[in-house]
Amino acid sequence: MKRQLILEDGTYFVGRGFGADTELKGEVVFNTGMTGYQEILSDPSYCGQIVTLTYPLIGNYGINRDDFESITPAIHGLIVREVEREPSHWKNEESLHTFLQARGIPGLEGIDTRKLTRLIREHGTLRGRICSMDVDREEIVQELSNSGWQHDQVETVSVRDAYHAPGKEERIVLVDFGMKHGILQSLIERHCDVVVVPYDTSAEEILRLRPDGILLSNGPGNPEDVPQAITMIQELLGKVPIFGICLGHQLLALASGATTSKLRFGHRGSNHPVREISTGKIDITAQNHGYTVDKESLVNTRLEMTHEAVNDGTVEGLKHLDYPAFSVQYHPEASPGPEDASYLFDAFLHMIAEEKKSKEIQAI
Ligand SMILES: NC(=O)CC[C@H](N)C(=O)O
Repeated sequence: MKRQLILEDGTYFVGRGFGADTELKGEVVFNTGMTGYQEILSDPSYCGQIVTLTYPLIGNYGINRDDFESITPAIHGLIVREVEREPSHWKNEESLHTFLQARGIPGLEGIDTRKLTRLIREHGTLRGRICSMDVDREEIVQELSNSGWQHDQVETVSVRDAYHAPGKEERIVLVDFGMKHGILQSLIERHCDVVVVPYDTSAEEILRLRPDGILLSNGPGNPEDVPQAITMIQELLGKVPIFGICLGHQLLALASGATTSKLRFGHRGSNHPVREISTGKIDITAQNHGYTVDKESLVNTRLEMTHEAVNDGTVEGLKHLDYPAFSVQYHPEASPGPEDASYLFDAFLHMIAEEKKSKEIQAI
């Protein structure tokens, strides 16, 4: 069945529908990963976005039981060049088509995804709507250009009540701004005792959980949309070691006096090179972000830039000069993507151990 993508600048792409026969609008972004579509479509950081995958054939290995980054996907649509409806893989449970259909997410295939990606690169991300053929295009363009950006994504995807994933080692409070399960998994693999809490939990409530460390998760939208989290982080800085990932990194920066802004088309893919400034070492990283910490704003803070993006020089990692706290804009949990940066979870646990040691020495 024919279906189309209409963009706020009036451009439209006609292709074939798959997934749910429904209409949704969202910010149209692209991801350059060649595999990992299941993790991408279930990554809560894509809440409200329509994702174009630049790799031309998607769906070959189907959808399996294990690779979800959240149980309920929050994306508003998936656009591919060609979708495979008869997947083949030993873990395959169902096709991408039937999965999206059951989850109410529209798909669009058979369009020139290279053209769409170039358009986004030139213009910046655009609002768009996946819809049927019998709509008034003019009306949709009007509606899209009059609509602002969404501001409630974190609230939509964050957990409602705290829960406990027991472990024998350090107590980590994981603040869920739209957490990818890969982060929780990375802590569980290291035997951490994890309490996952909602995004608007106060510093006082977090301290009551007696954390050894606090992990600020990834999440959707503009970091400025969650001011209560900025206050919470300010109250925790210096009291408990903090590690921020992606949105968590941006929030740590805001809480420390830096500023953030929206990139033209963001970084989304599984092969983004990042340079560690102190050593010159390059990690190939998984990324998904539309906002960035402003490099120039760091001069007014006690933050040091530890990592930078090789492609465009933007800030990819920060360290606090006074308190045990660091953060990265990329995804050490990978899922999907290379695992070059997984050592950062160990660095977090090492920071916690050092902090405990120095507190013991102070107590003597
Ligand atoms: N993956 C993330 O945490 C993304 C952070 C933020 N929503 C951004 O787009 O920049």
